[in-house]
Amino acid sequence: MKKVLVFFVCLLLIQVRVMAQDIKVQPSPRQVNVTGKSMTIPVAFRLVGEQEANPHAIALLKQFLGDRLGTEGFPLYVGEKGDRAVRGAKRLIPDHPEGYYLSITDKAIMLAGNDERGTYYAVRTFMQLFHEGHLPFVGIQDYPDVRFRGVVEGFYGTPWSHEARLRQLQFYGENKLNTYIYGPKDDPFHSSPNWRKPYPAKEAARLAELVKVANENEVDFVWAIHPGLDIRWETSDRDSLMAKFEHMYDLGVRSFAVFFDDISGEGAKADRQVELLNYIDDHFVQVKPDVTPLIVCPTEYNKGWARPESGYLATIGEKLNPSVEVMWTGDRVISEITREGVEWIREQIKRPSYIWWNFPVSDYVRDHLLLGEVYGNGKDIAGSISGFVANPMEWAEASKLAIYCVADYTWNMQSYDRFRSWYRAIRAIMPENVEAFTVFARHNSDLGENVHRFRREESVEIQPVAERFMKGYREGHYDERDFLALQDEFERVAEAADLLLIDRENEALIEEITPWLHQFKILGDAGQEALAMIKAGERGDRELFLRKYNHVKALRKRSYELERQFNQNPYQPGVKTGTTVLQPLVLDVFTEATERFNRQNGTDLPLLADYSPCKLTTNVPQLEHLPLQVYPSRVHLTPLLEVVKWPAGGYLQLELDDAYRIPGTRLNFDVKGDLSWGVMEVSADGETWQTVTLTRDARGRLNGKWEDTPVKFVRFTNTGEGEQQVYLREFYVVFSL
Ligand SMILES: OCC1=N[C@H]2[C@@H](O1)O[C@H](CO)[C@@H](O)[C@@H]2O
Repeated sequence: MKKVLVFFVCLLLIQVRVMAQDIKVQPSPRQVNVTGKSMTIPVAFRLVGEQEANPHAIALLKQFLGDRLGTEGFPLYVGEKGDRAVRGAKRLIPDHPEGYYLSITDKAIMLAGNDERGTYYAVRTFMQLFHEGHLPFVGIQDYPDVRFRGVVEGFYGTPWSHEARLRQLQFYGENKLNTYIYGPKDDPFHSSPNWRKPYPAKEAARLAELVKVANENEVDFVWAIHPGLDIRWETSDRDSLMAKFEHMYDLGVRSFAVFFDDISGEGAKADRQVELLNYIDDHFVQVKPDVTPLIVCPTEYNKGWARPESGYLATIGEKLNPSVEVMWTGDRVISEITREGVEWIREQIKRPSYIWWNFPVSDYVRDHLLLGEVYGNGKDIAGSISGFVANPMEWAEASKLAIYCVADYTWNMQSYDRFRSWYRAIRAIMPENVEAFTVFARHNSDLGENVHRFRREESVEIQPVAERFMKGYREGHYDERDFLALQDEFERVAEAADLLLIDRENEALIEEITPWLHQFKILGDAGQEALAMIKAGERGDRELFLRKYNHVKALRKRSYELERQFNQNPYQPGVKTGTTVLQPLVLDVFTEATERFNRQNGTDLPLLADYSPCKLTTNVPQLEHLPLQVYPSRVHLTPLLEVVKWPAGGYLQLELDDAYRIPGTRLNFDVKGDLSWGVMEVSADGETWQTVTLTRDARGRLNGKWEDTPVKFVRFTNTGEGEQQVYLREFYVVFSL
């Protein structure tokens, strides 16, 4: 009797009202039926189904509803298909893995999963429907397009911290991502030399905690091993790998991967890899009761590297157990995933591919942040892939922008909208500073020139204004409205930087991006001051012009020093921001305004030249677009993370802008054996060359030495018979200016 009374009292308290139904759920649900009505949130909910439902779903509900959840109040039914509590919804639950049915009416609430994870996702959606004290009357049938969705921590560089990983797992639970693959290249226990060893106690305890938190968020924690650099195809190494997997199993890991990427030599042999993988599948994965399908990242992991004559992919396709998932990065190392591409690889490996998407990873453009939209991947690829995991930046919090969008895209491709998703991601990550973070992210999304030639849009809205203004300015008649729009944008840039630098809502994110925020502030100030040079020049106000001129030069010097102070690494040191539109615009305005001033006043104020004293020429395909890092007296070649295939006759040449005394150059190919297949030469004129003797120093790097004559050209050539596979870890020329 008491229950009935309480129930009717709750019903009386509920005001049913018609409200504009703007159901905002992330990721976007498949089928939403709204009635336009809603009710005030009941003061109490009577939970039905606790005993049988997914305990993680129940725990989440309890955590969210707190003491409003109890044994009396508005009925809230929770459970999986077959559970008593949701018996009535059986036909409405989508028959798909992780699918769910959710309904809210003035009678009851139903959260019904097709499986345990579906129930958990129904709760996650339910939590997002609470809006301004109301719950909408709605029926939702939902399920994901892609089976395995999430992130592969597979980048080169500083692995994520333990705290960052815990935050990531929470974020994946909130966004219905069900996979986190642990594979940081620079973890010595994941890769060589310690992949054979168990983790020390402290690291083991941390991994166990990650597995626990992953389970609570319904995320598969996949532990990957990267043995290929030094694996020996003998029983001893096979047993070492099995023992390591058992060690990880004891820590709670139930999902496993083997990465054979970025290796050469013995470890790259397909039939050996397949033999090992099938052994693991037969004697570990298939015999354990609760281990998910094994995942492999193949050595030929993109179409650009696939060599039909090697038979590598054919071996994988024909001999690898069909239950093993095979990863794929697309047509190239860094590429958009297309329908044609996934259908091609599906033919080769005789199964859907498990996409390893190399975005927003930035380990080959480490001075850039990639905060732009997720776009370019087909919306029609779900049928040919089994998984889609994004490889992120070493900046965990900053990577969440793209990860949020990948969650939306992989859950419901057809409804994915890159702009809507990106704006929602910004709102989800920086709710207190949406405008400022939008301005910042808008101008930190392109990679700049890079070895993979992968580019992203940046500063899209202001780009046409900047182009039109510069054209007009050069021709002597720019539109004042364009001038004002650019001035306004640079002001917003400066404001955004300061607002974000004092932001306290997401301190972990601000800590990661602070160097870029300082650079962004300088950019905003420099842009405003460069534009002020134009006005001062037009008014013939020499004194003011010189003040602005000197201020811009000072800002660029500060920018240069900031580059040398933060984010130092052997690959792309420094801090780049707005490199595609805003920075070039500042340089163009400054140069044009100064040239005019010099002409009008007979002065020769120096222009800022981003000169490069060095040119790279090569016929080695993978080296063709390698950017150079230029310092006052050194020129660095951006090292490559991947194996370089160096054909016979292949050469790499650096041409300096003048002949310099070069005390010595250092050339480091991380190869087994000697370099007798190649020759290093220098020349003052590009005609007569002298061979350089290469000697290995204590750290195994090769140093070139020759008699002390001026040098303008340095080159290395494969004079051997066949292709060589090398790691180009370091190549730089030291010269005294
Ligand atoms: O297996 C796929 C793959 N392995 C490498 C490669 O892609 O390039 C990524 C971007 O540089 C790098 O982060 C990753 O470790």
